[in-house]
Amino acid sequence: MMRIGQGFDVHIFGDGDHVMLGGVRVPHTRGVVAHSDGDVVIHALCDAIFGALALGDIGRHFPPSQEQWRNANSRIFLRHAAKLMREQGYALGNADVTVICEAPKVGPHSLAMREAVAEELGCELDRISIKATTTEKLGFTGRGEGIAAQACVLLVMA
Ligand SMILES: Nc1ccn([C@@H]2O[C@H](COP(=O)(O)O)[C@@H](O)[C@H]2O)c(=O)n1
Ligand SMILES: C[C@@]1(CO)OP(=O)(O)OP(=O)(O)OC[C@H]1O
Repeated sequence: MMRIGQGFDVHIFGDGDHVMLGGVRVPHTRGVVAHSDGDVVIHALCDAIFGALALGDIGRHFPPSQEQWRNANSRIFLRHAAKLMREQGYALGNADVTVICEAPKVGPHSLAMREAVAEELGCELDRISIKATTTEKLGFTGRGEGIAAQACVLLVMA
């Protein structure tokens, strides 16, 4: 049997000099406002995996009300989602992520992000796709107010 899931996450830009994306520190003129490190790629991926397993969402597993997740490295969240996936008898078939922002440019960092995500999910690199688009200067991402990511995953019986 297979399971499909999708996830979406947004964070507002704030003060800072980098954003975390797919577990990678990407230099930028802004940071993001978040309880954790605000990694929209990983948060969207976690929600896709939790969704595929019908296990709720990232806020249920890592409540923003809990101090222990303040400034947390989001790789911890993905590692946990991968553990639950394995415990339910699944492995990652493939994942496809789209980052939505005018800047920073994601392309130069996508390989490093794919490597980090594949490591946490315990799968081959070619099962992970991370790509990006602008919104042609339209909407909140177009105005540079924030950054978004959407993710789809297919889980297969291990
Ligand atoms: N943050 C981004 C946005 C886009 N890219 C790359 O540029 C290509 C063109 O983007 P459009 O929104 O104009 O279609 C896109 O296909 C990506 O390859 C990027 O790296 N980072
Ligand atoms: C990741 C968590 C951790 O408390 O907080 P944030 O970093 O604010 O990120 P969000 O995407 O709003 O998900 C909710 C929380 O689980």
